Amino acid sequence: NMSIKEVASNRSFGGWQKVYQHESEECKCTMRFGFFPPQAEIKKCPALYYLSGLTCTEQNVVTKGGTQGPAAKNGIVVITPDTSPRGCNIEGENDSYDFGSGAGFYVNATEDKWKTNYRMFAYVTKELPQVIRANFGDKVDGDKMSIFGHSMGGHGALVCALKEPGKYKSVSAFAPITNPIQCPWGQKALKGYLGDNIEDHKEYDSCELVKKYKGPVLDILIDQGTNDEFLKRELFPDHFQTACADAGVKLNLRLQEGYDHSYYFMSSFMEDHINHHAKYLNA
Ligand SMILES: N[C@@H](CCC(=O)N[C@@H](CS)C(=O)NCC(=O)O)C(=O)O
Repeated sequence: NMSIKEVASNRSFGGWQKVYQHESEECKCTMRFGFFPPQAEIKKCPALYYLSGLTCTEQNVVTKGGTQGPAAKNGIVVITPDTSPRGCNIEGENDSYDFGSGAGFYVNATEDKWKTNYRMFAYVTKELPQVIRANFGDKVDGDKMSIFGHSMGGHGALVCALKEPGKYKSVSAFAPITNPIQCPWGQKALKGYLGDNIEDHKEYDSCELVKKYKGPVLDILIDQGTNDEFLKRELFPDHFQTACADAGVKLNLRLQEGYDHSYYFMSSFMEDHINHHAKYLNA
């Protein structure tokens, strides 16, 4: 079932910030996503997926990310999925901010309790692009997509690009969780969704994945605020920098003086990121 329903529509920068909902096959629940086609199009636009961080829905980036202006300027459709399945009546799904609802970590869960619904990797990389293709064939060029995200979503974006070589033309991240197997957020989520085997966790760790990446050349942009309250405990951009250098993958890691982990930080550099993707999507 590829049908979608419009639940919000607001004029913005000459386009429309929309929100749609649909019944997801992968997540077995109703999922929402934001959708911003820059103009009432005369040509198909490339698509840029934005993955949000812990506790977010599609609303956080839609209202605070500042994607619309730069997306309109570059003629790019921005697609903003939710961060997890919701309302699945799984025991404990709403107990903590960093696991379950709002915290899908962009994995395909294998643990019994979660595996039926928590399939965010498949949802983001396969189902959502199919839904977009089926509903917006006239607006979106299904062959041109890129991905970026913030924190848990930065981890998600890097993992999607590294696990699916060639699917995305470019990848970038704001304050990504780069080495989840070594940080409290990541360890809790990967253990909870995937079980105890560390080898399974490595399949969703950018530092591990970049070591064995074999695909088209990647030019990764990461922005990281130096006053980010989670920098030293959860994010470890230095680990990813070392892993990229070892693997010969090009990384532009920019440390942004005094910025924190919030949307004040992301919105400040949103235009740079969208321009980065436009370079590849509009090539
Ligand atoms: N609320 C959590 C942190 C959650 C958090 O910082 N979430 C980030 C993503 S990792 C976010 O974007 N929050 C929503 C917002 O700022 O709009 C805490 O108290 O430690």
